[in-house]
Amino acid sequence: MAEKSIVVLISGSGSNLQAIIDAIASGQINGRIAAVLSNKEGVFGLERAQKAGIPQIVISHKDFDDRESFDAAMMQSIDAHNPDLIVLAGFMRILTPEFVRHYQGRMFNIHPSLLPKYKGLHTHQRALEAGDKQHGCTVHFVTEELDGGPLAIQAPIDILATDCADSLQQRIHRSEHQIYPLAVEWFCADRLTLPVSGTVQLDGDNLPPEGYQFTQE
Ligand SMILES: Nc1nc2c(c(=O)[nH]1)N[C@@H](CN(C=O)c1ccc(C(=O)N[C@@H](CCC(=O)O)C(=O)O)cc1)CN2
Ligand SMILES: NCC(=O)N[C@@H]1O[C@H](COP(=O)([O-])[O-])[C@@H](O)[C@H]1O
Repeated sequence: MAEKSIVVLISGSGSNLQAIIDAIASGQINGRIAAVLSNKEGVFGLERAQKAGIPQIVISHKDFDDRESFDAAMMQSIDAHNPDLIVLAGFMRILTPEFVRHYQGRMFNIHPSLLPKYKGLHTHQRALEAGDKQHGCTVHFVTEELDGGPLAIQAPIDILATDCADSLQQRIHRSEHQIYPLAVEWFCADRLTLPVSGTVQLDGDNLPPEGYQFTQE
């Protein structure tokens, strides 16, 4: 099977980008990161890309009058690489309907909660304040509805009595670095798909609404 072309969008540290870089290098993922695009200059994720020999693109949303023109500029840069898959890895801008439609069915996001709980930002604090016993992370297909797209993979973790937002974020990151490469691996192997029915399929079988439940070994 031909390797798939991937463009990764970031806004910060890029630890999920690094997990995917490492999974490609190990042979887990049959793909190639054609470019990393950041909406922010000087973020560590860009250093990670440079170290891995991956072309870097910086397009700042602050240079555009509106979301539509920012997204159009990103689409032009992204499509120059003719990607099979778009991976949002800590990309912190809400995308316009046109952008989402253009990549529908071939764009993932990693979100630091057990969706549909806690869409949006500050998820760890919200889970703690709610007194939840479990938290986690989710890989989902991106749709126009913010963090509302069909779920692909979830990894639940128990919230410990000693947890704070930072300790939760660290443990969630470890789970993210397992499920994101797994989702990309399955997509690049044509195993994880989003048919027009809107129900995520793994190996042709419908996944439940909560997606594939990943359990730590
Ligand atoms: N149309 C969609 N766009 C995006 C999705 C999506 O599912 N549909 N996922 C997000 C990722 N995300 C959470 O996982 C997220 C990112 C950013 C925001 C947000 O409120 N951004 C603000 C700016 C915040 C900042 O700059 O720090 C904004 O865009 O005004 C919420 C959720 C990516 N986009
Ligand atoms: N709502 C989007 C969101 O909060 N995404 C979160 O940003 C972090 C990026 O870390 P990274 O830059 O080290 O991959 C990740 O924890 C991801 O779940």
